[in-house]
Amino acid sequence: MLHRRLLRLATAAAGPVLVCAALGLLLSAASLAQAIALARALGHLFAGGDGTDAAIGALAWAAAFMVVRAALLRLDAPLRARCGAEVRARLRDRLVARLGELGPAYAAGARAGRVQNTLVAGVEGLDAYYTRYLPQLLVVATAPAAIVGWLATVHAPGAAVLACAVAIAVVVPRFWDATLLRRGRARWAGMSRLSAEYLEATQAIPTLRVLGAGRRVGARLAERADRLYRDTMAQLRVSLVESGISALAVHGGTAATLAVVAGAALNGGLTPGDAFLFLLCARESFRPLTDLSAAWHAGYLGLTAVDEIEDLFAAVPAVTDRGERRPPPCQPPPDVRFEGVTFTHPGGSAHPALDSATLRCPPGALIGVVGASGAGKSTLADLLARHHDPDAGRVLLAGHPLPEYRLADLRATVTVVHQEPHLFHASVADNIRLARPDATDEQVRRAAGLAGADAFIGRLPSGYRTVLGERGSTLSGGQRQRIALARAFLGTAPVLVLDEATSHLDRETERAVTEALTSAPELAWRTRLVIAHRLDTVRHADLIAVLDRGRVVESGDHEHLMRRDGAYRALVHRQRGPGPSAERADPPRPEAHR
Ligand SMILES: Nc1ncnc2c1ncn2[C@@H]1O[C@H](COP(=O)(O)OP(=O)(O)OP(=O)(O)O)[C@@H](O)[C@H]1O
Repeated sequence: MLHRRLLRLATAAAGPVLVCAALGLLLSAASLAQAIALARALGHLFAGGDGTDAAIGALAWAAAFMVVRAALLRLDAPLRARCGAEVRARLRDRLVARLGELGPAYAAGARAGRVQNTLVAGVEGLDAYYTRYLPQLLVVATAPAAIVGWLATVHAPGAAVLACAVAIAVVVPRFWDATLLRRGRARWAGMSRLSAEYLEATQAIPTLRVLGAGRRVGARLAERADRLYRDTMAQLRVSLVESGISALAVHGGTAATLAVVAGAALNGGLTPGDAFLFLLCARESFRPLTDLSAAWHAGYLGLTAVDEIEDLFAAVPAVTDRGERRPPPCQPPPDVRFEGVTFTHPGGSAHPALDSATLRCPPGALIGVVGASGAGKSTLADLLARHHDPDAGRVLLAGHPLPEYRLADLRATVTVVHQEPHLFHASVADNIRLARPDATDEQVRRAAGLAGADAFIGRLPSGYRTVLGERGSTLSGGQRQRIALARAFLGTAPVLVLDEATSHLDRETERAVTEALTSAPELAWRTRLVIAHRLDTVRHADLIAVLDRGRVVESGDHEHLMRRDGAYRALVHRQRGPGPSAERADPPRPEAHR
């Protein structure tokens, strides 16, 4: 139960642990004082004669300690609850900060349900470990030894028997710990797996329905839930054996101590008062152990969750944050360069996602990136946001390699809008204000207007105050993309990357967004990298780069590339069909984009 990682984490909760331990010790001291006063009262009553007054005095003391103990007990639950809340908040802060450090590279490999289970149930379990088990362990380490030591000054043989009984009650149940822990870990792993699968199935209900796979997935979940039930029962059986042995040691130890003490009292080696002292204090020396046993069961969930928490802390972030360079100035906006960049996603295919890719985005230019699916376009965006570092080559911002900047500064400089943006269960306005919480209503409207979102937001039940469903589930794909674009347009990052960010928009809206990108004063000054499948989206870019299997195979503006019989022209023909009619169908070129 004294896990290295849990003890290291205890530094985050040292205050609450010590407060709970101090309360536990005070409770033990009050119980012991009450027991001693009661034993003295019984001793005086047993002695009879003029001991009655002394017995009344001792009873008064016992009553006083009882009141103190009751007051401490009254304090116990709220204090532990408050300490527990503090422990949970501190641990979750640390875990969430850790998840932030690990970034999207970790999230891509982890199952959301498992992480959620660790953050919710795991932390709940650790709360009991820190506010009940560890403090009680400190009480067990001090109180029984102190009581037995003191009793040894009264009657050494009786104290020796009591010491043996306490040792047995502490040590013997520990033989079951390993088994219990093994079963607990199996149960926790099952619970995490089940959480992950339930979360996935809940999110996939529409897909499961249309594919008629609901029953099959439901049966698999039921089978997993049944296995979890069986694991829980197996664990409970071992746990009951362990509790039984603890109880046996406590009661057997008390009986053995009393037998020795009663024998001594009958032989005249011990006064009745001292015999009562043993009777009541033996109980008090075992009380911390029985409390520890109860705390063990409460805190043990945390112990079984510790593996996943440990995994989280042991995971190595995909990138380090050691840069110290000042962020690049916004005006003029920084240029971006990819120099011979090679990168293979961890666990991805053997072929690198980017293979000696070289590309320059001059300050304030609009660069289009096109290529077939899987060509490596999004990987460019990932590397520019520094979710990963290249295996070879460099990505430079304003002439300096990205690792020279602090991650926070880099992320304030480069904004990426993804194809499937994440919207929060919050109002439309709050979603748009994510990167710039102090933006005025007017600025929010303007950004939404540039993203082609103002009109549809106006038709929502409460306009900009409409609260969205989780992950924007109450909006269409195109509406979600428009809100994400508005969010990025409202921000002030001088480098803007749109990674298929307009793919769900109808052509007309997409054209309006493209035009805003080239002509709106809020956007046209920035260095813009637009990744697109639809070639119309990037047709007016200052430079278009064509990616093919991780390599930049061609670059130039639209006219230049169309004059060559290369990859770009092949893409154009594949997308629209050959012939001059396709060319005529293109929109007039906006004047301001240059
Ligand atoms: N997280 C990942 N783990 C492993 N491999 C990945 C990961 N992300 C991308 N890849 C691989 O890297 C290669 C390039 O992917 P990338 O997403 O950059 O292509 P893309 O050009 O953006 O494709 P699309 O147009 O379909 O979005 C692909 O072979 C893909 O399988």
